[in-house]
This record gives sequence, C-alpha cells and structure tokens, in this order.
Amino acid sequence: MQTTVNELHKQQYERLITGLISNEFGVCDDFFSADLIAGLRNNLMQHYKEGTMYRAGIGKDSDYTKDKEIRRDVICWINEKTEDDLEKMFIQKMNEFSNYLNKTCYTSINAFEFHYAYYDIGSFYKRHIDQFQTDNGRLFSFVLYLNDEWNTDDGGELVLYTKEKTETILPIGGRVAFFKSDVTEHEVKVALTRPRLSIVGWLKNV
Ligand SMILES: O=C(O)CCC(=O)C(=O)O
Ligand SMILES: [Fe+2]
Repeated sequence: MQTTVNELHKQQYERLITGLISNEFGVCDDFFSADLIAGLRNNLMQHYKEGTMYRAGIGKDSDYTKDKEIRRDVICWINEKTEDDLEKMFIQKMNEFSNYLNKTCYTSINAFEFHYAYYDIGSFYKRHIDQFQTDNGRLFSFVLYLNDEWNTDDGGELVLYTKEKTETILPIGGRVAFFKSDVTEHEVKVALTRPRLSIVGWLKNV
C-alpha cells in the first residue's frame, strides 16, 4: 500500500532526484534525525567490536590480494527483515524513496541492499563504478554517512567524476550521496585521522 509522503521527505527526495538529473549526483543533508544517525553509528560500532564485519570483494569472483589494493573497508549487510528498530526506520524510508522514484521517474526499482561500511584509518576505495560487469541489477547508489563532526582534515572524501566536473563530498553525518550505479565513477579518499563510517547500498531491478 502506498501511503502519502510527508512534505519534508518529499523535499529531500526531490533534492536528490534534481541533483541526479542536473549534475549526475544528488546530495542531501540531515536525511535522518541526529538521533537516528547516532543510533545507526552505534550499531555499526557494535558490529565492528563484535568482529562481525569483514572485507568485501570487488566483483563476483574476487581475488583477495588484488582487492586489497582497490578497497580496504570492512562491511556488514543489513537484513531487510531486521528486528532492530533503527534499521527498520532506515529500511522504511528506503522503501518510501524507492516507491517515490518509481512513481515520479518511472524507474523500475523492485529490490535494494544495504551494508554498514567501516573505513579504518588508512582505508580507501579506488576509483570505480558500482555496477558489476556481469550483473546490471544495481540502478542507483545511495550512501548515508554516520560520522560525528567530520571535517576536511579527516580526509575520507567521496570524489565523484562526472562528465562535467570532479566533485568532492565530505562524509558528514546525516548526509546522503545519490548517483547512478552504471555510469558515475567515484572513489573514497584515505580516511586520515579516524574511522569513516557509513551505510552504502543500491536500489535495484532484479
Ligand atoms: O562511502 C562512500 O562514499 C562510497 C562507497 C562506495 O563507493 C562503495 O561502497 O561502492
Ligand atoms: Fe562505489
């Protein structure tokens, strides 16, 4: 059932969509309340401390040694049917945003996947696109930053290489970056002073 979208959410979705259409990427600050961001950050740190985060590969049949030169983050997938109240709120809004996109932009999103990502000091993700060569299911990339008071000295910028320009985005807590998974090349610069925390995911057609 499609319920009505509240005005603030609508403005946030429109900001992301307008950015994507005019600049190849959208950015929206304060996408979630500071409390929810702090709670999700806490969840991520809990996973990290419990040792449930692991190194992700870069393709379907990945080579660990090679991958380490390309990305150094560790991840933990979020279960779509999570019992965690904070993750439920996150998933609910992602559902709403996906429906909004399908309705207003005639996209064909019918699935999504999200993981927590922890970039320790010295970690990075070299320039890449998110869609796999063998699987074109990933339509849109969505990154939500969970960092507390991040600034330029901390490094860890997301760099987007669009056709027009190179754009640098600081991973400030509550900020969302949104772009197409099949075309927009991007990279994560080295986290310099402290771990860089986020939720990364893809809106998909499967
Ligand atoms: O964390 C970011 O800013 C981007 C992460 C990314 O590019 C990825 O996980 O594919
Ligand atoms: Fe990426």
